[in-house]
Amino acid sequence: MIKVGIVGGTGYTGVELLRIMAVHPDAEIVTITSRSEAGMPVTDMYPNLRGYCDGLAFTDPDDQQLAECDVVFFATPHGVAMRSVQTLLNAGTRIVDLSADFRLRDLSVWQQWYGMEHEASELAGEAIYGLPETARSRIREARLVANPGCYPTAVQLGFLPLLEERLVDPSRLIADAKSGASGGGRQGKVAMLHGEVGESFKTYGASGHRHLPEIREGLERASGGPVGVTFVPHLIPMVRGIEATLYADLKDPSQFDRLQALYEERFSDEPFVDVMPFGTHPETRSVRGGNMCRIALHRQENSSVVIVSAVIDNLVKGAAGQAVQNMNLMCGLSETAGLDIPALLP
Ligand SMILES: NC(=O)C1=CN([C@@H]2O[C@H](COP(=O)(O)OP(=O)(O)OC[C@H]3O[C@@H](n4cnc5c(N)ncnc54)[C@H](OP(=O)(O)O)[C@@H]3O)[C@@H](O)[C@H]2O)C=CC1
Ligand SMILES: CC(=O)N[C@@H](CCC(=O)OP(=O)(O)O)C(=O)O
Repeated sequence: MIKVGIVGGTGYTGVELLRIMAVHPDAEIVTITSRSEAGMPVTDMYPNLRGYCDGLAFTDPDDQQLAECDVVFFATPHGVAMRSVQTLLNAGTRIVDLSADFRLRDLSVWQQWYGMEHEASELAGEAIYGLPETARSRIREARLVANPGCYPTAVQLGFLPLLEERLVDPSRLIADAKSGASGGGRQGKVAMLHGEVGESFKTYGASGHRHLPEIREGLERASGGPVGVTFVPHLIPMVRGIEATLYADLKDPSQFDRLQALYEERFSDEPFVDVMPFGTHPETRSVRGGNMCRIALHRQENSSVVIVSAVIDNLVKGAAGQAVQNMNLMCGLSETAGLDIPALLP
């Protein structure tokens, strides 16, 4: 069994890691941290895990204890993982960081968007950006994986075939994305209260969100050149889920007819990408609790604009599920281990 540690076990992605690990056949949690709840049995906080995590209690984060794990997940705010990774790597522990500490290649861009000095800049070049659909073989060899952000996962998967095949104008991509409130984490923030989110709908970060540089870097890797992308996130009154509506202009509109086959072929071997029939409307509830990204293509009349709709569960394919997918690859396990669960519907 792979020995797993989770730093930040009381957060939304932390408990999602617990839920997935509870049914993982080849890995077990040996350490789970919380500074505020140290000493509390996990099942006192999460009764849904009674019978799965009995005997496991939160502890204060301790790098020496974490270094006894084979794999450590950081489900912590930005700026935490970077202080511990070197110690853990020295001990031979592999790391999947759910925060953004190692997602960007250009650290001056990272420092600009995250507003702090990077404290492990020497490791930024080693970290592999953990989108398995684009980097599977490198993830298998990695010691340190930067798990992608939730919006960047949906946006990159939706645009990928169009950019890889150079079929669209890369300078005018648009990503109009909506997220449920769990994307904001579990710590109390007024903007995420039910009274603020319920029965309302708004853009935020429209003049610049920190996922913009991450999305741009990922799309540039796919296209092999510069891209111009407009990304506007929205907060919608639900708990889980992201829907990204993507727009791109085909260089040659006569290519439209081959797009559905192109998408089906590109993702045919991907266990967690489902290309739905042309013209259908993927729903966030069709991926709720599961690690799947569902994608569908649309066209209005004879327009040259390709419309792509991509849905994920922000806490699963957008965070904890993708993190476990990465761990499975890093440890030579079946990529789908622990993740082969259908979504909750309705
Ligand atoms: N929510 C989402 O949909 C997604 C989140 N992410 C990223 O994953 C990470 C976790 O997010 P989420 O679960 O939502 O966050 P939460 O705010 O819900 O949880 C954060 C966790 O980190 C712990 N923590 C906070 N500060 C520290 C610290 N300095 N040292 C150690 N532990 C700390 C907290 O516990 P305690 O304070 O008790 O120690 C808590 O368990 C973030 O970086 C987030 O950006 C990525 C994709 C999607
Ligand atoms: C609805 C909501 O607030 N979503 C979060 C993004 C989700 C997330 O946590 O992504 P990172 O790991 O990159 O921080 C936000 O916009 O900040």
